[in-house]
Amino acid sequence: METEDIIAEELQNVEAEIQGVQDQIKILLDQQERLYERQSELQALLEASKDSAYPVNGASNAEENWSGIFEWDSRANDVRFNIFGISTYRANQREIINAVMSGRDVLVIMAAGGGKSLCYQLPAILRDGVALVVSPLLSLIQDQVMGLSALGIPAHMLTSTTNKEEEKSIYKTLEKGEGDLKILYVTPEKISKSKRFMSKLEKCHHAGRLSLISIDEAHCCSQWGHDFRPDYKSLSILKTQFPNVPVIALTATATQKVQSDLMEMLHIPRCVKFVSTVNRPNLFYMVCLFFHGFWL
Ligand SMILES: Nc1ncnc2c1ncn2[C@@H]1O[C@H](COP(=O)(O)OP(=O)(O)OP(=O)(O)O)[C@@H](O)[C@H]1O
Repeated sequence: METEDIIAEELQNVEAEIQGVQDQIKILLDQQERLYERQSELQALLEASKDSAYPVNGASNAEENWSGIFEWDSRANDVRFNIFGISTYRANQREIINAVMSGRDVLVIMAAGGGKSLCYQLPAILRDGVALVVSPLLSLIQDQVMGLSALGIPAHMLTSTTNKEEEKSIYKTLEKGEGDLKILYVTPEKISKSKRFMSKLEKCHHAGRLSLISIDEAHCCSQWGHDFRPDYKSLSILKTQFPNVPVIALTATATQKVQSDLMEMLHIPRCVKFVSTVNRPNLFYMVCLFFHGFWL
């Protein structure tokens, strides 16, 4: 047999093996999602039976109650008030934070300016380790990192503008857990193009220090969305590689089709979905008639 044929044959075998592994991962991910769902049901049941709010018998259909009492409530209130300076939660924020803190994957659809950032930044502070935030725009990332740093929260970014010294220090923190880093912002290109970064992230995860993954502007995953970014496609690797790390995907706009598309792409088929109203009473349209120099 020619050398070329031998290589081609081995390549075929390796590809078949990779496919086999991917199939197994998918089966395990599905199983994990089912277990998380049952875990949340059981936690809710336990809370309910402790409070005697409703009988355990027949409560197997109990809905997930994300506005209930959770063990991190007082720590969350403390961080919200004393670090972010926010006196009360807006609609759905507390529930979203509770779902993320419970280890669930979450999809958030909330109007622009509605307060999506707090939904991942607060759990990022409460959970041990480093939270990874994927965001599409350098300017957005810079604003967020500046804002968080001003609040005294150790946030950094790894982008084309990060200098070598800082990059080295971030990699060291990811790899060895040394240094102060709670929230790390990257562009999707970092995930798709930097093997070095992915290897450091893998080490961070392996040491149990990857606390959560946040995908901002998640509609960019879907080619049915208005702002499709091909590099967002590569984010599918995150759930495959870090299956036990909760993913929170956030967007201001997503049709049903875009939602199911991004859930499939990010491998979060059983995520908890929160949709906040896009009604903003302070914004309105007015149509006026201008006639012979006068507004009517
Ligand atoms: N519960 C709250 N109470 C008061 N202000 C809040 C609350 N939550 C968030 N904010 C403030 O609302 C503003 C908008 O929040 P944020 O930037 O998170 O919105 P967003 O949903 O991410 O918007 P966009 O889609 O435009 O990125 C920020 O100034 C933030 O500090």
